[in-house]
Amino acid sequence: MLSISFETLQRIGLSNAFSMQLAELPANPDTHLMRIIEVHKDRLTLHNGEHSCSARVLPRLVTAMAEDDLQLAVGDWVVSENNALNEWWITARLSPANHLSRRAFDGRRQSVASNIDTALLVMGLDHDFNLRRLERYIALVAAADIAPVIVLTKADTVENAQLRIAEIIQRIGRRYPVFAVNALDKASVQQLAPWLNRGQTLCLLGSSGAGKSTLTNTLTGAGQITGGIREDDSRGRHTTTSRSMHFCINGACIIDAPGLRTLRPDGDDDSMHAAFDDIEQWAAQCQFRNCRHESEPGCAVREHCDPDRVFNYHKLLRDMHRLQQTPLERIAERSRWKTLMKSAGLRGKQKRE
Ligand SMILES: Nc1nc2c(ncn2[C@@H]2O[C@H](COP(=O)(O)OP(=O)(O)OP(=O)(O)O)[C@@H](O)[C@H]2O)c(=O)[nH]1
Ligand SMILES: [Zn+2]
Repeated sequence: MLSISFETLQRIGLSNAFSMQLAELPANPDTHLMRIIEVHKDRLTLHNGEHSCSARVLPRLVTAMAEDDLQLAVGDWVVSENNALNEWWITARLSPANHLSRRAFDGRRQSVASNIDTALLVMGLDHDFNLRRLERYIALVAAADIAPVIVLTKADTVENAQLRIAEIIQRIGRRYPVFAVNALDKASVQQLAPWLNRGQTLCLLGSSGAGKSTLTNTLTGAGQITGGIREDDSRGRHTTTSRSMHFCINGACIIDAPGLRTLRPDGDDDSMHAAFDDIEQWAAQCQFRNCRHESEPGCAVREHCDPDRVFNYHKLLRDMHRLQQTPLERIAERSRWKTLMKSAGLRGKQKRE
């Protein structure tokens, strides 16, 4: 077995969930277990609980992972080797306890983060507040089996924070904790303390400008951000451009993901059922077994659920099914639609004539 200091690595999130995999790693003095704390195009930053180093991935591992449509992500535990030139090479990846990914517009999977205990869904109480987007984020984390906590930032700038919390509860129920915070204020963010225990890993998700970096700064001690590249965007604001892990005063590890412009959850029907279990439960009580909750009589979903939530649920399901198609299936569907539209146009033309 690889020699490791569990105590040291526990500080950066190692848990007993990995003991079986660790037992199988061969003992080798040049081999080390580390956690990915930053991902860049051509290199990654690793941490061993005490120090960080820059590393590259062995091409063999890149190829093997690509074959399974996988990519390394911040939060992954990896085995790395230090060679005679003092270069660090990642040779293996431990199977993650969970892995958060999304889909690109063409259906390709994109890694966000691995081994997360809690996802903080960060949303500003300003113009950023958007319930459909929040549901999208919930679907994203449900697909990876990660527990969400909703954090509404900029509570100091509005008077209706409690009303907004009530709006969320009205729409999605009380299944997830919801907090309104001033992300700039240490005392205010201590509401999140139960999720910030030593060795816990959190991932911050939310749109650009929602306050993720501000929250990270406050939780890690102002100005102590260790990684994370920040650049000015076109509006002169600072914006996070790469994913990175930071260490919190309370001992938790925080992954600050850049604002996700396009958010297509990488899920399936099961994860959608988990994210929208209220709709699924009411659906079981609809008069018709195949009720689409549109205009059918005796529809329990329409009677009990927010109509916009039901709309969003159907939209997310459609998006998800489309992203699960292979490129060929997508082309075939598009041409089927084109033919349908063309013949509908023709029929309309014939009628008019
Ligand atoms: N008053 C107040 N301002 C906040 C709060 N949270 C964030 N801000 C401000 O909102 C702006 C954007 O915050 P950031 O933390 O950079 O947002 P971000 O989510 O990290 O954005 P990206 O890095 O682009 O993904 C900054 O000017 C913050 O100071 C808050 O709770 N109260
Ligand atoms: Zn129904």
